[in-house]
Amino acid sequence: MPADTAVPRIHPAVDQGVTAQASPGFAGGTLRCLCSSDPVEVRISAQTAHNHVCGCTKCWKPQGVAFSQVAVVSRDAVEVTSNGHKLAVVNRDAPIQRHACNGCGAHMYGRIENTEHPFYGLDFVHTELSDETGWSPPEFAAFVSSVIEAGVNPDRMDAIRGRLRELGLEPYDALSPPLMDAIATHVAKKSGKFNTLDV
Ligand SMILES: N[C@@H](CCC(=O)N[C@@H](CS)C(=O)NCC(=O)O)C(=O)O
Ligand SMILES: [Zn+2]
Ligand SMILES: [Zn+2]
Repeated sequence: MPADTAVPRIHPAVDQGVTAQASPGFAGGTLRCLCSSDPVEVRISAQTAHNHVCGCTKCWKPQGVAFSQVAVVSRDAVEVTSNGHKLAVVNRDAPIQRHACNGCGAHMYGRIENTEHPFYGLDFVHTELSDETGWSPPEFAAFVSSVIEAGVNPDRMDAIRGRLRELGLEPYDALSPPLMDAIATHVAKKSGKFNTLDV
């Protein structure tokens, strides 16, 4: 258990500062799972968007940290290129179907199959599984309160939110406002209430 004053570990990709920068014209790379032999490989043929750290218990994360790093990319840009036979869906009932390697446990991509879902068409990927540099860097922190569900002492939350702010990753307990607005817009359009209330 870290001392209350210890700097919280967020994720290896950001713990030394968010130094990664998106390369102009970056057109993707290959994600490789952690197996030392016969790794699963997934080719991503586009830049990612909305990269963030996520504190929820569902997203795949390295050992010993409470946040994952996860971004989205068009599902058309995601192709399993090696050892796809090792992939299995973690939970078929979840909105995001996370295809995980049955050797090392890494989640290679998360796919939304429900065509009614606000984020249908986007896959969720962990670009730290790629050797390439130039991916979009994380921009905010999502589902921060959820780290308590994973076992973090609630007394650490001030330090965790403070550290996230120091790193430039504004903490939210759901998604960021633009993404929450996109979800609500989708819902309002479906219900017919979109832009009917002047305030
Ligand atoms: N408090 C919950 C939150 C889970 C959650 O809602 N995760 C978000 C962010 S990844 C989500 O969209 N989940 C959909 C899914 O897991 O399929 C937990 O930590 O398990
Ligand atoms: Zn693996
Ligand atoms: Zn998550």
